[in-house]
Amino acid sequence: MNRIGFVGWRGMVGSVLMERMRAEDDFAHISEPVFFSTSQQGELGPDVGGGAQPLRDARDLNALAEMDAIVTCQGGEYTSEVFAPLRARGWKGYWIDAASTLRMAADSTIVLDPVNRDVIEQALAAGKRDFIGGNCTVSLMLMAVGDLLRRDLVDWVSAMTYQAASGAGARNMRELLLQMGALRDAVADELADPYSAILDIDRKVIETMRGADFPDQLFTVPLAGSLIPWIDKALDNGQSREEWKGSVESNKILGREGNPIPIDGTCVRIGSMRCHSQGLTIKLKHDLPIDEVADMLGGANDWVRLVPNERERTIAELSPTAVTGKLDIAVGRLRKMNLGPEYLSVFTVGDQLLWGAAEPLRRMLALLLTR
Ligand SMILES: NC(=O)C1=CN([C@@H]2O[C@H](COP(=O)(O)OP(=O)(O)OC[C@H]3O[C@@H](n4cnc5c(N)ncnc54)[C@H](OP(=O)(O)O)[C@@H]3O)[C@@H](O)[C@H]2O)C=CC1
Ligand SMILES: N[C@@H](CC(=O)OP(=O)(O)O)C(=O)O
Repeated sequence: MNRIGFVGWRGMVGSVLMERMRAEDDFAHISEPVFFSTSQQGELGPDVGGGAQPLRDARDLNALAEMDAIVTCQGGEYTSEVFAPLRARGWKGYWIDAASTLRMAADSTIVLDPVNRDVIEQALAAGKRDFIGGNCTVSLMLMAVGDLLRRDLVDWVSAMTYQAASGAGARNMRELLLQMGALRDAVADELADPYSAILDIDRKVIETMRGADFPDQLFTVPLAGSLIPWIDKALDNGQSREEWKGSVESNKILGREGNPIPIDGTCVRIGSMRCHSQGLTIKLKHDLPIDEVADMLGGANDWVRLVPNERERTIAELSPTAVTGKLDIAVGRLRKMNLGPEYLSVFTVGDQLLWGAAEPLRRMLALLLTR
């Protein structure tokens, strides 16, 4: 493994990947990193240690075919355009991809090594070469509670999600902030007056949100001061595609496609910037002491941070504000529900650009580089 091609490295997910690779000194293991672009070929790429080189054309199949591995965060359209023709001409390198396009393909493996290192190793031993990052919500849920599923302790999971603007892309994060600003600006005078009536403020805010000038070109509806209970396309069975991914991707990651654990819920966009949160109801196969469950969750991997089910610790530590920019997977609100001793309630928060997108790819590449 000498030549590693990077596509999509300057986008939002790609930038987080680059930051993480620099922080972990991953480029020290790559003798020839090659940077590609779909729009800036010929311009100087980033300097990751050996001096900046001109960017190569990300659609040039001859250039791509020289790579031992290609890591792409460019998006699904790019994958659809380039992957099949590249394989068709006999390219045998490793393809590591953030996009959803190839996730459910028979030959691909969804990578989340703290949860499915065994599945990844089996795939490598079988000569598989397509390693795809999972959906952000799925990866974050499995980092939090995947160990219970791996141990076959779970009958089913219901996941109610609270997903950040970043999942919709960088421009949507900006639109969320524009919306917040527009709401504040609409009532700036009233806010400056401590005696103004809250119902007048509320009326003006909702008029602004419903007004034709409200900046919602991307989300198409207000997100600031509101929420959007639909993410991705509609399926015929009433699920959104994001909700469908929760089940099929989780079971593929766990290597349980033949014996899937039912997972379903409602995926909701909320006005946080880049952390996805999830309220999980977990039906265990049998009653387990809550301390035992806590020990399993806390010991599942190096990133879970178990937050005691106490008010002050919870509001300080179990939030997008606390978790953003960190590799921590905060897990808390752990308790047995009144529904019965087999029913667990859990709340989890994770950065959807780190464990939700870039980190599983970075670790897959590192695994290949150090084999
Ligand atoms: N956003 C998310 O939460 C997640 C995204 N993904 C996957 O990753 C893919 C990429 O997502 P994301 O990183 O959000 O996409 P971005 O829109 O941030 O970046 C994608 C590409 O856009 C091009 N681009 C054009 N203008 C700019 C600019 N001003 N700054 C940076 N890049 C620019 C770059 O390609 P070029 O250099 O070739 O012009 C870049 O690689 C998604 O399509 C999805 O498949 C996966 C998991 C989560
Ligand atoms: N759909 C996710 C983000 C994402 O890119 O998902 P996927 O990689 O499955 O397309 C969200 O909106 O939060």
